[in-house]
Amino acid sequence: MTAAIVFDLDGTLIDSAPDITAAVNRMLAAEGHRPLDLATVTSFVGKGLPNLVVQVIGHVGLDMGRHEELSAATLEEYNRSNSSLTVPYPGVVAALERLAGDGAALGICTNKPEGPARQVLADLGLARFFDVVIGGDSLPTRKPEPGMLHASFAALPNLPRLYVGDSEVDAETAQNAGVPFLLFTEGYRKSSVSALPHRAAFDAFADLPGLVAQALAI
Ligand SMILES: O=C(O)COP(=O)(O)O
Ligand SMILES: [Mg+2]
Repeated sequence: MTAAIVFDLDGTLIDSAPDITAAVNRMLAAEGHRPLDLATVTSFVGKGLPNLVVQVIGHVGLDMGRHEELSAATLEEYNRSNSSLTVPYPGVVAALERLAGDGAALGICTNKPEGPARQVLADLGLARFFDVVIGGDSLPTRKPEPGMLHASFAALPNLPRLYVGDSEVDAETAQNAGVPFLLFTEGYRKSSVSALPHRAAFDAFADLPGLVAQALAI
C-alpha cells in the first residue's frame, strides 16, 4: 500500500488537552484567576493557540486588549511542560509502524504551533514517523484554510492522499483541500459524527490500516 497520509495532532494522535489545560491554568493563576476544567479548555482546542486564548479571555473576562501578551504567556507555560500529561491514543504507535512499514509516507498538519508540536512528537517517540510537520504558525494561514494541508502533501511523495483528523476544523480543511478525510471519533470534536463529512470513521487505531487500504481501493 503506498499513500501519503497526513495526520492532525491534538485529539487525533495524542491526547494533549491535559497539558494544554495545565498551561492555561498556570497563565490564569499568574493573573489571579481560578483554574478552568479540562472539558472547558478542551472545547477551545482546534483553531490554534491564538484562538484558544481568545476563548479563555472571553470565558474568564480578561481584557481582550491583552490578547498578544496572554498568548505569549500561555505559549511560554506550554513550552515549559507540554508532554508530561500527554499520551498517544491507544494503538497509535502500532498503527504508524504498520503504515510506515507498508510504505506510506506520513506527515503532520496541526494548528498547534510548530515548535511545541515537534517537541511533543520527539518527547513521545513519534517524530521518527513523520517526513513533514506543518504547525499553526508555519504559514500565513491555518486550518480550515487548505494551505497547510496542501503544503504538507507537497513535502511528501506524490501518492494517493488521505487526511486523518478529529474535529470540525479537520473535516472542513479536508473539504477545502479536496482530500479524502478519515475521522477519529474519540478526539475533541463537538459535532455528531454524521454532521462531519468523512470518507470513513474509526474509534480505534487498530482499525486504521484496514481503513486506509479500503480508502485506497476506491
Ligand atoms: O492547537 C490547536 O488548536 C489544535 O491542534 P490540532 O490542529 O493538532 O488539533
Ligand atoms: Mg485536532
